Amino acid sequence: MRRAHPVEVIRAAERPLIEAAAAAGDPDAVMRRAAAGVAHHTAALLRERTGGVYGRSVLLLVGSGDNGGDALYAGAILRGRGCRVEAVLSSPDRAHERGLAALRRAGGRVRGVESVGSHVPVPDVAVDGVVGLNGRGPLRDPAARIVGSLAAAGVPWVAVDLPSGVDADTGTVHEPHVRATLTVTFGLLRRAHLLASPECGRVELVDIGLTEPSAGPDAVQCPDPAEVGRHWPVPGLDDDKYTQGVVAVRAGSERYPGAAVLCVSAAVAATSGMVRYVGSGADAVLAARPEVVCHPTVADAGRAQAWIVGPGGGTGPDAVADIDAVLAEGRPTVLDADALTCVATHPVLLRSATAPVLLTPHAGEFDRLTGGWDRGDRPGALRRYVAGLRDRGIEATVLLKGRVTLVDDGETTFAVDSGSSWAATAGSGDVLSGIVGALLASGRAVSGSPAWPAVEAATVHGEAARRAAHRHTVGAGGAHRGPGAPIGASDLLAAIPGTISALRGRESLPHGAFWQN
Ligand SMILES: NC(=O)C1=CN([C@@H]2O[C@H](COP(=O)(O)OP(=O)(O)OC[C@H]3O[C@@H](n4cnc5c(N)ncnc54)[C@H](OP(=O)(O)O)[C@@H]3O)[C@@H](O)[C@H]2O)[C@@H](O)CC1
Ligand SMILES: Nc1ncnc2c1ncn2[C@@H]1O[C@H](COP(=O)(O)OP(=O)(O)O)[C@@H](O)[C@H]1O
Repeated sequence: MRRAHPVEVIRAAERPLIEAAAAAGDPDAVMRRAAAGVAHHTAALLRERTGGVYGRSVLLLVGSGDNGGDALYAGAILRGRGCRVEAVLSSPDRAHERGLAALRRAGGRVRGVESVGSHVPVPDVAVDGVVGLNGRGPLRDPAARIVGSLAAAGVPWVAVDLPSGVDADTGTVHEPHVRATLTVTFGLLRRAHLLASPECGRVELVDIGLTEPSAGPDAVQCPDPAEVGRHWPVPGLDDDKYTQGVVAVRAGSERYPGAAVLCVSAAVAATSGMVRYVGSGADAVLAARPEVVCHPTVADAGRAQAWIVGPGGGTGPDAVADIDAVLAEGRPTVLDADALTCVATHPVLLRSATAPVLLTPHAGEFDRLTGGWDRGDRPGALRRYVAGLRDRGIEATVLLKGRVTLVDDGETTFAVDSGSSWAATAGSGDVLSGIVGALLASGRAVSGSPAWPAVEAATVHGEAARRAAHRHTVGAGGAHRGPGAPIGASDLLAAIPGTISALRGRESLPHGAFWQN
């Protein structure tokens, strides 16, 4: 499990180290440790991209604070390894003095940003030391102009601590900002490393001697895919179809029979056990998955350990009555798609729930549930909504979909980056609800919270999409090669078994966001 902390926790953990260094008469000792990590990983990136370090060119974009200090000290080390290093200072009179002196001593060039003009020299690698923990809002000009120009020229960016323009706590991505190929951070992951992971690229965590505090309520957590694989339910010696968990699905309509097929098929693929179906799409469901047991009504469905209600299921009086009936069964329930619209119009429905409920909105459905939310602060908006439900006595967990899917049960925020955006395709949400419902039926809810199965399902879902998009480009040793190709939700569905198998095994997945150390 990776844990990422809020800025105040990071500052508190760093304080004793900084104070000890200052007391020993070496106030930059911690900064130099951080800078050594930046230099090490920048050199590794140079080797990856250009085949060497000596003679390569590095541009440092340096702001007015300690983030710029890290970059300057790192530049001095890279100069010592034979790189041509040029620092561009966004505020020449406020740049970190001792860092600047170190770079000059090592033979690095220094100039003010105003002197760069419209012709920005194109280096092999650029280092973003504009702002880190203390950054607020978007990158400002003229630094923003240089970032834009080098990004357009395809120069890879190494972000020191955090990409500038990305908020450390909320993960808000302001425009303009740095989109990093590599982010080198220190001691503890910052929340933005998980909340805005696509902007961070590969994240390298450098040991600067900090002790990790226990995860507070504002920590963001993310499981390793191998951990998800390790806990995936498999049939035991004494299991039968019932003991592994039966999931019942109320989905589909005359208008949307496909939603039922996708959801039910995903539930079948995700676990063994048994899937029941209630709805008007029984013929299509049976044609796709003859092992599914169909029932005419919710009341007629036999026992189930969990329910999924909503994909393509309609929003009329029948649908509302069925949600009420399912919640009254007292089983863990996933409310997705149309069921969320019903809940938005009839919030009282959630009061019928006596067992854990998981709501799985996309951004538009979350709009309906909340009446409008602050899209710049996804984790904050999610936490406030869950807390508001709790204030009304409703203990629901919410999964907010997106490239980075967030899950919040009121105690913990989880973030799962799909690792690619191939999952953004119609019907893919129906597949997700099928997977998570099957996991809930298998008893994967920990202490009654559906958060963990939701996180596991999102992990498999994102990885299945990525594998599906690369299915024609598998190279030697199973590694994915090539750029991938568009997929539909059925392709994602078909990739679920292979994904579970890969996560359970030792196969290594070349997945940027997953390979953080
Ligand atoms: N603490 C530690 O122990 C260690 C810390 N370390 C390092 O220190 C970093 C934190 O350094 P820091 O506190 O000096 O702040 P930092 O992020 O450099 O900001 C500086 C100033 O920038 C400005 N600014 C704000 N927003 C802006 C924007 N959008 N665009 C342009 N400018 C903007 C704003 O000043 P303003 O211009 O608003 O007056 C702000 O005060 C941390 O991320 C890590 O890298 C490591 O060495 C390890 C040990
Ligand atoms: N940019 C993106 N990158 C990766 N995954 C995405 C992205 N946008 C959406 N997704 C995922 O795709 C799925 C879409 O769900 P949803 O919008 O409910 O689809 P549908 O209603 O068509 O089934 C969700 O699991 C979501 O997390």
